[in-house]
Amino acid sequence: MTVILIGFMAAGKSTVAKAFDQGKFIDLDKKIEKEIGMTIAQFFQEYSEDKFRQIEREVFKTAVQSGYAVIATGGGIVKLAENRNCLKELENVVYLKADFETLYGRILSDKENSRPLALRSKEEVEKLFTQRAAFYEDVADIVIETQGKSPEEVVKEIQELK
Ligand SMILES: Nc1ncnc2c1ncn2[C@@H]1O[C@H](COP(=O)(O)OP(=O)(O)OP(=O)(O)O)[C@@H](O)[C@H]1O
Ligand SMILES: O=C(O)C1=C[C@@H](O)[C@@H](O)[C@H](O)C1
Ligand SMILES: [Mg+2]
Repeated sequence: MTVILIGFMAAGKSTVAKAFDQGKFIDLDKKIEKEIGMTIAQFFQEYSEDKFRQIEREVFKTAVQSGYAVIATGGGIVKLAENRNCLKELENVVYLKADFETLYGRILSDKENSRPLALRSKEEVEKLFTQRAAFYEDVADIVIETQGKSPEEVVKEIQELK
């Protein structure tokens, strides 16, 4: 079975996927950065978000067919209707949920990942969060509240689902 992690920026998708010790995982953002040879932030600047979404779509499609134990998606995977339809058809789509203040705090203190869409004002990021939250809820099979839980606790909870 493949577990697909979805959720807003800094929900912990990459962290949780890495900590999973049952089979191989793929982090779509990392895979894309390898393919494009630059960071996602640089790609947004040099090309466009739309071009990024086309690549993300293809990388996601391939990953779904490749038998990974865990797929960590990017926060914007639900932006394209094609991806939302694909997620709805899949099983074990896990929404890692947290409130906006928690996520925004994590975004600000995360110095390792560049998130071009988080460079906007806090109000704009919150607007994006509100729009996206409805999509995550809609396509998820399972919702895990991550607030107040360590990534290890979240991993344990996912493993107990099996
Ligand atoms: N359960 C948690 N509790 C506290 N901090 C966390 C938790 N999960 C992740 N973090 C921290 O939040 C930051 C973002 O985590 P991560 O990169 O895994 O998010 P993401 O969901 O993959 O985001 P993106 O959509 O941008 O790829 C990291 O600094 C990570 O250490
Ligand atoms: O929420 C988003 O739209 C994004 C989240 C990140 O995971 C990256 O995929 C990129 O920065 C876009
Ligand atoms: Mg990530």
